[in-house]
Amino acid sequence: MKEASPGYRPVTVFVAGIAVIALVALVTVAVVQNKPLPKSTRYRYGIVLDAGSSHTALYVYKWPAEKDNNTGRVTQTESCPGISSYASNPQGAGDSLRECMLKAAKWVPSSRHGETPLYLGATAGMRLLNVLSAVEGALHSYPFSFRGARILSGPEEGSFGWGQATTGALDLGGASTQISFVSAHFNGSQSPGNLMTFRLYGNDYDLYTHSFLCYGKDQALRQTLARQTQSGQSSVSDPCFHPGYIRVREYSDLYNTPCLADLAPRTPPTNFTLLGTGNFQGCQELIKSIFNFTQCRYSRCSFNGVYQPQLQGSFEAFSAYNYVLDFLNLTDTSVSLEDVKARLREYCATPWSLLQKQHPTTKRKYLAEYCFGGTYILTLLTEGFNFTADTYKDITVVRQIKGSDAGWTLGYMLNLTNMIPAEAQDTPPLPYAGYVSVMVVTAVVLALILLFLAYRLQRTHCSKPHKIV
Ligand SMILES: O=P(O)(O)OP(=O)(O)OP(=O)(O)OC[C@H]1O[C@@H](n2cnc3c(O)ncnc32)[C@H](O)[C@@H]1O
Ligand SMILES: [Ca+2]
Repeated sequence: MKEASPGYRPVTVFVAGIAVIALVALVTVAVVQNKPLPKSTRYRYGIVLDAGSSHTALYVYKWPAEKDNNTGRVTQTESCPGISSYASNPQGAGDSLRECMLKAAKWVPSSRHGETPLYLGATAGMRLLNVLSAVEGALHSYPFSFRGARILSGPEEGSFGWGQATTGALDLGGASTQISFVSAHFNGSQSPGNLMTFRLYGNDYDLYTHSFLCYGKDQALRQTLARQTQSGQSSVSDPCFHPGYIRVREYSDLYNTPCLADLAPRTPPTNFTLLGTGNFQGCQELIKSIFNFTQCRYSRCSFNGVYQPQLQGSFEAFSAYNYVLDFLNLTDTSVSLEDVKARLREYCATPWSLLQKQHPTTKRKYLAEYCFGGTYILTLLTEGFNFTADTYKDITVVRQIKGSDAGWTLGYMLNLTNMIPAEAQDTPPLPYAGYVSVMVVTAVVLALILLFLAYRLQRTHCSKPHKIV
């Protein structure tokens, strides 16, 4: 049998001792350290109020406290009263948000209230200025960290709605519409007002963005009605409404918007009667008349003399693109431009009485306007933004982007809280489960070494030749 070398035993004992200490230290660290935070402090929250021209919505975002990056996920949304309708009663606008804000206070744990940022962003800048200051006063009275109410600029509205580097964004609101995309043919030199530069995850992006005020769905509809009532007509046959649709409208109500300033007839009657004729082609012609395609001082334009580089990449379309195309069953990616036209031709011609029977629960105002909405979307995309039958395939209609409701609110909050990472992220820290697994494996290996050493020690001890006296 092999003799143990003379220095072997002390070395073995030393290694075994170190292994025992390491094992104890490992187990202690694994048990005591790196525990997930207690539930109440595990997440951070942020609240954004989106005060649009047709609605106000509240978004509560939530993200892991350890990771202040762009992982914010919308957790709750609430439709609040539209503050833009409070132009003549600004005080009422602040009060109207009370119920919404109390809900937010319930959703965010009270221990987090004080540090939760609260922002209000208003879009389209219409009739809102006096309302905003009253709302600011009211929002200060809640326990959150209120960071101000302000009107977003057009480029902000467009670019914060843009979420993925390779995908453009199309937003159709009530008052305005935005188009944003990264284009290799655009560096801002032609039209600096359309350029937003971003540094994201270590990459620089030159984003083309434009917001067309008065070309949201509601204001575009008003523009078409203005085209038909400029001589103070008392009745209008409108191809964008269904056959059999009749509605009496007030002139003062229609022209009460900055978008139609100076267009109102001098001495109109009080009302006009809107009679639907349900003609898709006529509707499209009428809609085309609100765009100006004649002047362009750049190499290429969308409409109204606005520069637009060549379209590039895929697009995500949300807001009214989603509401309208979803109702018309046109959101499937297999739907072609020809399918859209065929569907609108048939849908716009459907008698109003039949349509109401087919959709008894749909809000009447919405139901009456899907023919206009669909035709407007088609015209805006093809005639306005220059999508073709081929590039139309690049548009996906979405409600959500990366798990959050599509829109500008998340980008706005992340930007204002400096949470948009400019540089590439480091490798993420080990999650708790992974950390424990590594600890366990290391401890088992150490224990095996220890056992092996003990065994060797024993063997060495037993095999030592006994002195024969
Ligand atoms: O951005 P701005 O222009 O200020 O407008 P907004 O933010 O208030 O506009 P929305 O995206 O909320 O809505 C866009 C349009 O879609 C309409 N809309 C909202 N919900 C709808 C639904 O379920 N069906 C049909 N239309 C809808 C709404 O009336 C507007 O005309
Ligand atoms: Ca909007």
